[in-house]
Amino acid sequence: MSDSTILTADETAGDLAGTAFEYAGDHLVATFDTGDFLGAVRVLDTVAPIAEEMNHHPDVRLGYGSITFFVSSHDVGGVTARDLQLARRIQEIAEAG
Ligand SMILES: C[C@H](O)[C@H](O)[C@H]1CNC2=NC(N)=NC(=O)C2=N1
Repeated sequence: MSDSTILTADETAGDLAGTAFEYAGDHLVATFDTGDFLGAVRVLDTVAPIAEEMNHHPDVRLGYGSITFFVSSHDVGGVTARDLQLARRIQEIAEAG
């Protein structure tokens, strides 16, 4: 399976099990409670260098007490293995608090 192969909901279910991420067609989405706005910014501040390192970036919505990540492979317009890899890293960071 290449990094540009678009994956179905069934093909991602195992990787997403136990995470906050849900399959939403052409992207993965997850919202994490962060207590307040600065907590959300801190999560993003930790995710950002990982995304840079992977050269694979989420779209993000920052809120007062939450952060939502939208993860998809923009170059192919869907969910690929790259997105599962990034989602796993985001989950680890968000869980670490
Ligand atoms: C030129 C650069 O490598 C590409 O634009 C990268 C940057 N980050 C990316 N992030 C995501 N989510 N999808 C992409 O296709 C992508 N492409």
